[in-house]
Amino acid sequence: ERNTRIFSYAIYHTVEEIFAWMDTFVASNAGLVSKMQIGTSYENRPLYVLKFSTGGNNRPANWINFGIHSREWIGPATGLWFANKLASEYGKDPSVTSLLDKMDIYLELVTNPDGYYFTHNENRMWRKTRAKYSGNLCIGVDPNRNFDANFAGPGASSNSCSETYHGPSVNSEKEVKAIVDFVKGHGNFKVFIDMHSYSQLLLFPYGYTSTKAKDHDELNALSKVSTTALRSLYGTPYVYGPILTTIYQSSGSSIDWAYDSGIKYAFCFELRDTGRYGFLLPAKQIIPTAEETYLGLMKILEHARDN
Ligand SMILES: O=C(O)[C@H](Cc1ccccc1)CC(O)(O)C[N+](=O)[O-]
Ligand SMILES: [Zn+2]
Repeated sequence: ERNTRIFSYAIYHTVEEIFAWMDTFVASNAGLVSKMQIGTSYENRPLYVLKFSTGGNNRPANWINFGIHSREWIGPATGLWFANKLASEYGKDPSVTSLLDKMDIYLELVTNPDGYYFTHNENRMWRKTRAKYSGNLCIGVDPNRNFDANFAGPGASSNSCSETYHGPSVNSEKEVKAIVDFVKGHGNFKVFIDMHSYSQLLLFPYGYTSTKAKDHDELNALSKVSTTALRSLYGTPYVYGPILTTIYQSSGSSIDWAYDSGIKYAFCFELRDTGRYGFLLPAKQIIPTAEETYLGLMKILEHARDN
C-alpha cells in the first residue's frame, strides 16, 4: 500500500491521474497557479488550463498547449514536468522570476482529452477528436486542421476517414473553439506554442502558403537560438523552419491561425524522437525530453518578455 502518493514525472499518466494531479498542484502553489476551465470536449470532459500569474490585470501572456493529437503522449508528459519546473523555479531562477513578474503563462496540458482517453483504453494510435457527424463514415476530426487558417485548403482532407480530416466547418471541434474563444477573448497573448511529436522540429508559420511570414527573419533567428539551447543539454538535434518547407503543406493549423490573429511568436515543437519509437517514445525519455525542451522554450519566452 503506497502511504505517500508521490507523483512520478517519469511515467505516462491517464487523463484522470493528470486531472487529479492538477488539483494537488494548484493547492500546493496557490499563490502562483490557478485552474480554469475553457470549455468541454465532445464527450463532455473538461478542458482545463493552468494559469501562472503573479498579479496584474490581463498581463501580456504566453499560451502553450499539449496533446492536441492524442497519440503524442510525450506532449502532456512534458507539460506536466514544465508546470512543476516553473513553480519550483519561480523565486529562485532569475529568468523564470522576471518572466512571471511581467507575463502570465497559460498551459493546456490535455488539449484533446477524449482522444487521450481513447489511446489509453481502445487505440493507442488515435490522433483526432472523437466527434461523430451524421452522414460521415468515420469518427474524429483532426483538430490541427480545424482552425480558421485557409480552412479546408491543401494539406487537409474532406474525407472523414482521413487522419487530416478538417471537419464539417471551421472551429467545429469544441476543443478548438474553446482555445479560439479564450485566446481571442483574452486579447493580449504574445506567444502561442502547440506541442506535438515526433520528428524533432521547431516549426513556425506558414503551412498553408509558401509566402514568407512577415516576421520570418525574426522567427527563424529565434528558432536557431531555441534549438541551439535545446541541443546544448543532450545533443538532441532539431531542424527548424516554416511548416510548409520543413514538414509539409497543411491548412487549418493552430499556429497559422494564431499568427494570422496577430500573435507573432507562434511555434510548434515536434518533440522526440525521429522515428525509432515515434509516438511510442519510452517513458525513460520523458524527463530528458522535458529538460531539453525547457531550455528551448525558455529562449522563446525570454525573447517575448524582452521585446
Ligand atoms: O500534421 C501535423 O499536424 C503535425 C505537423 C504540423 C505542425 C504544425 C502545423 C501544421 C502541421 C505533425 C504531427 O505532429 O501531427 C505528427 N504526425 O504527422 O502524426
Ligand atoms: Zn501532432
